[in-house]
Amino acid sequence: MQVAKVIVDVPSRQTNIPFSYLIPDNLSDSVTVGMRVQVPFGRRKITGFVVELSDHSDFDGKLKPIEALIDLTPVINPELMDLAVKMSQTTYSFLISCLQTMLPGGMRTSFAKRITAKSEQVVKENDWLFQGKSSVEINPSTTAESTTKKLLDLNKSDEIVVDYVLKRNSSAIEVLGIKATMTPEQLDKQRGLIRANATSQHKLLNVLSEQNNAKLLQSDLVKSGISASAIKSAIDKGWAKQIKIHQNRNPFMQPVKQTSALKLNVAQQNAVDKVSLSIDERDATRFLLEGVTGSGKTEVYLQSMAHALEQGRTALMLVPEITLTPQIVNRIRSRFGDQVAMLHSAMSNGERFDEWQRINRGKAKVVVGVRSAIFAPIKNLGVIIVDEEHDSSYKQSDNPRYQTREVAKFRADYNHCPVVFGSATPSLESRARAQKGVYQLLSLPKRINDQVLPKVDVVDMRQELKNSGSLLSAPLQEKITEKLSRHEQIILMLNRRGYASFLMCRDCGYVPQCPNCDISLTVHKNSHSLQCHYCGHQEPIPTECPMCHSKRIRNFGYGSEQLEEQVKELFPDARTLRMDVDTTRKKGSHERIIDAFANHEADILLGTQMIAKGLDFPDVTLVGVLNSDSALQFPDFRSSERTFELLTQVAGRAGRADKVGEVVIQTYNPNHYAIKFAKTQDYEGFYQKEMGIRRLGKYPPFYYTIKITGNSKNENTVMTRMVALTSYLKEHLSSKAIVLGPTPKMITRVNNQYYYQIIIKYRFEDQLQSALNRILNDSQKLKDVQLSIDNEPLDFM
Ligand SMILES: Nc1ncnc2c1ncn2[C@@H]1O[C@H](COP(=O)(O)OP(=O)(O)OP(=O)(O)O)[C@@H](O)[C@H]1O
Ligand SMILES: [Zn+2]
Ligand SMILES: [Zn+2]
Repeated sequence: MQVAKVIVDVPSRQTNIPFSYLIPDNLSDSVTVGMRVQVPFGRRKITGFVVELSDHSDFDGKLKPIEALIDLTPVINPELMDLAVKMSQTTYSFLISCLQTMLPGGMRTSFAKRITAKSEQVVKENDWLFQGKSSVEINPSTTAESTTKKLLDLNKSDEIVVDYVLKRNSSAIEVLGIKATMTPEQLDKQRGLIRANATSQHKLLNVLSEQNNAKLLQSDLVKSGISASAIKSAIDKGWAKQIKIHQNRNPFMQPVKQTSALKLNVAQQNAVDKVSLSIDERDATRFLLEGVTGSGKTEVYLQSMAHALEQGRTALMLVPEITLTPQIVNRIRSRFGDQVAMLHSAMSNGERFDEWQRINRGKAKVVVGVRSAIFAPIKNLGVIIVDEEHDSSYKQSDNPRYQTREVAKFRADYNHCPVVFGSATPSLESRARAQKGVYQLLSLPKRINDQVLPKVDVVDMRQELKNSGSLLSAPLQEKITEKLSRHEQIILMLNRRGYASFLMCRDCGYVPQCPNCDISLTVHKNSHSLQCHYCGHQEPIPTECPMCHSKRIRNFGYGSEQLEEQVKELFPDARTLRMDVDTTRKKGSHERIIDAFANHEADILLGTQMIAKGLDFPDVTLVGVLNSDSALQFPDFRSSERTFELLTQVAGRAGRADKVGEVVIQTYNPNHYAIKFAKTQDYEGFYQKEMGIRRLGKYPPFYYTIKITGNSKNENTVMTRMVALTSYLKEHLSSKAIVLGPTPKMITRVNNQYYYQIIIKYRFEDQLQSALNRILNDSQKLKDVQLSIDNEPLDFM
């Protein structure tokens, strides 16, 4: 008897264990661990992952057989299978969620496969399948076993290529185009029928007759100076017809120039040598590369990765969400060319899927991507790089709540390769490990060519406010004027964390609230509405106050849009570019803004956090931060760290090449230590001070932490339950563990659900994991309160 143990796609506690299914005889040597199958479950048919093969089952009843094989080769390799199991334990999430997380988006839902024959011969020999065509689509859940068997054989003997077909919307990019419907002669006759000065139409006629059989991209035509209305009239007049063109997806916007390795300075060389040695010796060493902004960390990554490739191994590099991808990715591609695969949040499902397949087939030697790229099925890793390792996007906020840095360590151990965590402002957790010798510290203390760090001025806005009331303080305005006169560039950043523009009545102080949540509504100018960012509630912007009927109900707070308006008023001759969520919604707009600024199409780039990190513009000599402390008042033990980190990173954008940079930080808290250390860009000083505070408060990295969140429609239910959980935990954990709560969450009610939390701080608790698992099991049975557990949460809010 051949049995497959399957984790079915039903996320629940009861189904978080493998179920046994019989493998039909003719598939017996084809089913492998890591393939997806379709199985009967109750009265339904569902999918699942094969996690184990066995020759017997502990199940007494009659086993049901697997109904269909979804994959012909495993989609989860043995390394990722081990990782999924480990991850589900450490993040308290279901194994099925972990397995699903590892696959690229589109693949979770689509099953259709495209089978392409590798030669004419194969087509001829397998007429039952191809029927004369070179490529056919099949649906595995309705494919007979015998067919699957034949396909498996063809695949094994390398006669076919199997692709997954994604749903229409994500599969290929479809763009508008036209194709001539008249012959060149007929088109020539049309010339006489149009006005001589209709240049666009004449041009189009030329193109149509010259490229009579071609599919012409509408966007190309427009670029060559043919108007959209000319294209429309061509269709109306019957010269051409509208068609849809499938474009090959290309995740890289532009071709890049090849670059070669730079000559390293001493500190860089030392870092590359240490990492290379560790690659050669197959040590899973963890390095912390602490290098000030502009010290050339990226070059260290590139040469370490190059070393891994020279040794016949591969490299994986992670970068934070969208913010710094385009520039860095281009630097990597210009070094490694087509060997690079990219997994990026701005790519469509289809694009990410294509790249995933390339990686899975071993076609890519270097993978660059954001958080989820840590699950890329790349084999034989020689080095893993985690750039800007302090970045909060490395922690996933939904289930499974994994920390990418920890997953990276797992993969490093599995592959016997080093990990390099790099940052100008390392997380306290990583820096403390380096201090203890758990990580090996590599430092780049100076900027390239000994360029000085920018000079930082702190402007006390409490004084400024009395003077003018403008967003831009007098000293900042002066500096902007000076830099503009010298044709140098300027970056202005607005810290959006905890900052949104809301409506307030100037007479009675009324602020419109969400009816479903305990939060004020945010003003969205574009759609003329008030919106709740938690539940999506929308309503029109009122013209008078519903409480006191005053007409003086106005915007409070400001966004980058208002900032841009003010800048334009103050500096009417300056050209500005704005980068924030509103201007980067369209695909590729992020790159376009960055390119435009790099090409000096603007003098001032202004925007939110997006512009703070990783960008490298040589001519920027002034950075201004408008509201540096808006994150400081957050009731979050990491708010000082976040503020220091953001200010240091954004300051680091100034003066990176041969010109000295200047920075102006506007603040209402000029005496706060996070601001003071940011002024001198003194990471080590900040680290010492902050560690003292964390030690006193028993916070990470001195303590590990767990956050348990419960929610229910009924506030009493969740409160009572959380009180009971607190006592349970206190009983089952050692007296050294600290159990805090339950407390209502900062925003207690969201979408009419009430949220309460418990925080556990601990150092060594061997009963913790089992206690938490018991809590989860019980709650699934009781069904009154929804529980979730966050291991090492980013905040306690
Ligand atoms: N050895 C070198 N010789 C000459 N130029 C170099 C060298 N190393 C790096 N550079 C250049 O110095 C600039 C800054 O380097 P890079 O962007 O890698 O710094 P970084 O430490 O990653 O910065 P940040 O953390 O601020 O993003 C880049 O333009 C890079 O091309
Ligand atoms: Zn009012
Ligand atoms: Zn709401």
